[in-house]
Amino acid sequence: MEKSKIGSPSISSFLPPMASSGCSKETSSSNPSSAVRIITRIRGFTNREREIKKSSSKPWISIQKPEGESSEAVTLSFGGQSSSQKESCTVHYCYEHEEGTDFIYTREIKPLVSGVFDGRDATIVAYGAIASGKTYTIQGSAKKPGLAILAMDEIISTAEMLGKSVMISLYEIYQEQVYDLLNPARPAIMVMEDARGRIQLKGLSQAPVKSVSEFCKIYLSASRSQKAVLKPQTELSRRSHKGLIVHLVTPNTSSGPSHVSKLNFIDLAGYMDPRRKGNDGARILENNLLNRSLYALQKVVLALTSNESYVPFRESKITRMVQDSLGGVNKLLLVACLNPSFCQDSVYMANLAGRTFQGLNQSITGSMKQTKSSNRIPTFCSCKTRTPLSTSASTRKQTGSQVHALNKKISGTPVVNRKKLFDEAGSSKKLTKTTPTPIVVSAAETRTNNEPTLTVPASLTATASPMEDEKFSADYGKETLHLEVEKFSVDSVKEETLPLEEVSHDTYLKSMLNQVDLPSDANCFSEAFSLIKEDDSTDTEKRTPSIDMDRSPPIFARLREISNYLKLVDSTPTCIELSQQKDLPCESQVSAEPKDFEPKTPIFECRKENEKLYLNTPREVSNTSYHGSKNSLVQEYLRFVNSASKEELMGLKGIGEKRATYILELREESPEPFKSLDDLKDIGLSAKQIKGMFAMK
Ligand SMILES: Nc1ncnc2c1ncn2[C@@H]1O[C@H](COP(=O)(O)OP(=O)(O)OP(=O)(O)O)[C@@H](O)[C@H]1O
Repeated sequence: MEKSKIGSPSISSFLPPMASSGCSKETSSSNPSSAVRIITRIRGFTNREREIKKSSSKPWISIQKPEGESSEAVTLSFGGQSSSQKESCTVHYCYEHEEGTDFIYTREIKPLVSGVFDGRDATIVAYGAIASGKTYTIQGSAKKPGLAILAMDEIISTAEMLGKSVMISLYEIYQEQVYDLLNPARPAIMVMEDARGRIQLKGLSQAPVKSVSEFCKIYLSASRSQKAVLKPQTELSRRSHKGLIVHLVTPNTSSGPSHVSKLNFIDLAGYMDPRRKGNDGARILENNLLNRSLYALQKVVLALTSNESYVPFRESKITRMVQDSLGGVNKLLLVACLNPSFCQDSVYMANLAGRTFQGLNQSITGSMKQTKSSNRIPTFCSCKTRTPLSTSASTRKQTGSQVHALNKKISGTPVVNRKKLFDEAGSSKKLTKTTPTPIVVSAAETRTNNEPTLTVPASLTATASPMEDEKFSADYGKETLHLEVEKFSVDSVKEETLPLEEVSHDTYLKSMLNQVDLPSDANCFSEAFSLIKEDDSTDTEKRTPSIDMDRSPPIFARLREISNYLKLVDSTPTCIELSQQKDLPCESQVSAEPKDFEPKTPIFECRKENEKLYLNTPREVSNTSYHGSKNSLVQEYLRFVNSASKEELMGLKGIGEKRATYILELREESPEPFKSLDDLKDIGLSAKQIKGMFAMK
């Protein structure tokens, strides 16, 4: 075994582009033949880190690469600050800091780009601890373009030769809401499923791009403008997921209809252990929402690879967004980014990558069936010394039910069509995916700026200092980009408008129960839920017995989750100040064990415009939260009724098949037919029935 150590600051990570491509690993293990590939990337040191690490340079990751050209797995071992603890994980490949993005591009992304031209979608997801190099990998730096820019260069030039066009969409997911970065003024976009089961992103703009420099301008300015999308009063921190969708459009020809292939780049928000000292309820909640996307992705991958009939795409917005691009002949590349110096969060991330890799292999060898419960659900506690996420008794119970849900074979019509990741028959054939509706390609902006080979625009490289290299989006042509953004918003970006046939809903709070330790005492909301849960004796419509509560959590589960969330919010201060720690060595961010946490009597604070309202007594808190919670419940209920599938609607109290069908018909006329509880009368529910749903003591 070839063995190398990471952690020494003496090795420069800023080699010239392609400098590393001459190394012997160029051709080894670059065989992304399977549908899912899991790699890690250990980033180089920043200038600041190099200075800090001058004296202490103890390596913390050992990499064992099997010798030979055909190596298909690499083992990473982690030694913490105390060398007594050793952990390891295995992934398809590990890129070290001297291996540049262009090298990764050649080995990993190029084949995916070819696949996109053959009609196969591909998705590249970068994840990892905070400041582990995710953005650097996907977007790049002033001197070194990231994977997305390198891919776009190839796609644009090839598309031009083949007479295809390229459109892009950029989005951000903040607290499970999707925002259009090409048009930040827009309200949150809706992720829907049409009658044919395809995902429609209602309200997400698409901009045509004809050259890589044009793409860079849009891409980088949109990255900068993402902050503007977020509303300051609701912004707990600036952590969010960012996504780029490249649509490769083949126009109608005599030989076939038009079709679109997609290449997705996703830069997930940095992982942070929710139990880190100093985290309050709001931060924990935010963390759970962010981290859950990662775990949802893992669950989706494992469900697909083991050919489960239910794939939990709805468990997070990000998996829902790329649902169409996963499974079948499509490809997925998971890039776990790791910090070069010790970082416990990076260890968790590497372990997650290792578990996913293990799960994939078990699926392939057929042994997955025997080990379903242990592998399908991510267990967040592979580290011997610490568990990254706490698990209470109730959590374990929930997890158990999820395992049950996943293992369960669904009777009746499945909501999600079964997709196979390892579709051997289809893997080599060219796809003829037809577009359901023509995509609006703007004719307003026709640029003639063709650049056959990629060079990051001169303005990016000429003035870049070493420090600027570390984050180029911050300094890149501010005024020019501002104008570009406006121009694109107005002229070049057009919205894809598609008929809404069936609106789906997300279940983004579902895993909260699994990830947060909650007080065990019941509160008034639980009673409200039990009321809703009860069978409605006045409901004359017949129930469909085949509703699977675990599989497609109906309103009961969602309301219970909200209740638990409210419990959490009630029990922790909501007025918080968060500081962003960037470029600090990760170990300095990692703090003590949970045992260091000292429970204190909470002071409840609610923001009321500019003043702070202090609520000190339990009664004050309870009264305030009661009204807010009831409102939230109602809003959540209405949102559910406005977006749930027929099957899910039939799981609601008072709604049988006829009413569910009627609701779907109403939604065809108006996307949001239910704006208040009174509107439920339109479907024949009496005032008493409606009141009964939300009665609280
Ligand atoms: N391979 C690399 N070589 C050298 N420097 C790098 C590399 N990857 C990242 N960096 C530097 O490390 C810092 C953090 O990188 P980056 O912003 O990409 O991290 P991130 O994981 O996207 O952070 P966040 O969690 O905040 O989204 C930046 O200053 C970046 O320039």
